[in-house]
Amino acid sequence: MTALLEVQDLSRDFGGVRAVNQVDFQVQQGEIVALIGPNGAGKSTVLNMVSGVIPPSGGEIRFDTRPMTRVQGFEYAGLGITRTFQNLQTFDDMTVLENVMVGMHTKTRSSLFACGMNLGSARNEERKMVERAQDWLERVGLAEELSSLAGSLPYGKLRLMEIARAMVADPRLLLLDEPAAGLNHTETAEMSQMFQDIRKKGTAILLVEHDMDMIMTIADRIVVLDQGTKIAEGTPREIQENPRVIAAYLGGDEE
Ligand SMILES: Nc1ncnc2c1ncn2[C@@H]1O[C@H](COP(=O)(O)OP(=O)(O)OP(=O)(O)O)[C@@H](O)[C@H]1O
Repeated sequence: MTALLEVQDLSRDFGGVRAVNQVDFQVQQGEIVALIGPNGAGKSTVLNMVSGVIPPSGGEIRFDTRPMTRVQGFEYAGLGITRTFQNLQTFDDMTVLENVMVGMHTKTRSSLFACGMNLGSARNEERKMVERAQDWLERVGLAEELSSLAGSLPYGKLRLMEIARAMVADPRLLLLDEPAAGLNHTETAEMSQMFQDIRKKGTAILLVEHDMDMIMTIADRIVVLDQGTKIAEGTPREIQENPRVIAAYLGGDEE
């Protein structure tokens, strides 16, 4: 089977420091893969390269067999890759609905001219966009808040809003950087369930996360990084029993 995402020999240097060193892994369609490792292991750097935020220093990233080297950052959502960020990227003065609709701008077909002239095609498209955003806000449990200003929402709800924004673009691969950071136990459990529902609908997920309960519950496979290098890969059970992982991470002071 051809992998949806194929990462091969991926490296990234910052000045003289090698943050990611020749990392290989794949994500299959509809699979949840977790990237774990101690602080500074290179997890966010990998996610930033896979989402086109920063270019690799070496190696290759292929999405649906297509090399991503020359793809521009703004083209990713249109190709089927969306993401959320470790630090929330929300517009506080816009409503929750408007924040989610920002995630759809790459999917609209109407020209700027048609939108400006308020032509039928653009109005129709706008209506569909609103419906789609409302639908995702309902799915993440924010139906009551869609007219609220994002700035008035508590942290846990803003995280859900970001996921709705990433999902309205109908991605084939959803990238998540520490989605459970700052959430309480109940919120984390609800979010885990939501990711499983998203996966069931065929969207693959690659996530960086420190919450081991979440990882062990939802991940099909786990890739472990330590000091920029992949030290293990396997099912949650295999990773839990891997002595190298236990030494580097699970048995350390991290969790
Ligand atoms: N923009 C940057 N400039 C310089 N060094 C960077 C930059 N981004 C990351 N690094 C360095 O690269 C290494 C990997 O960082 P990265 O943030 O990818 O790790 P991480 O595994 O995501 O850590 P954490 O779990 O703490 O978020 C670290 O040594 C970090 O200091």
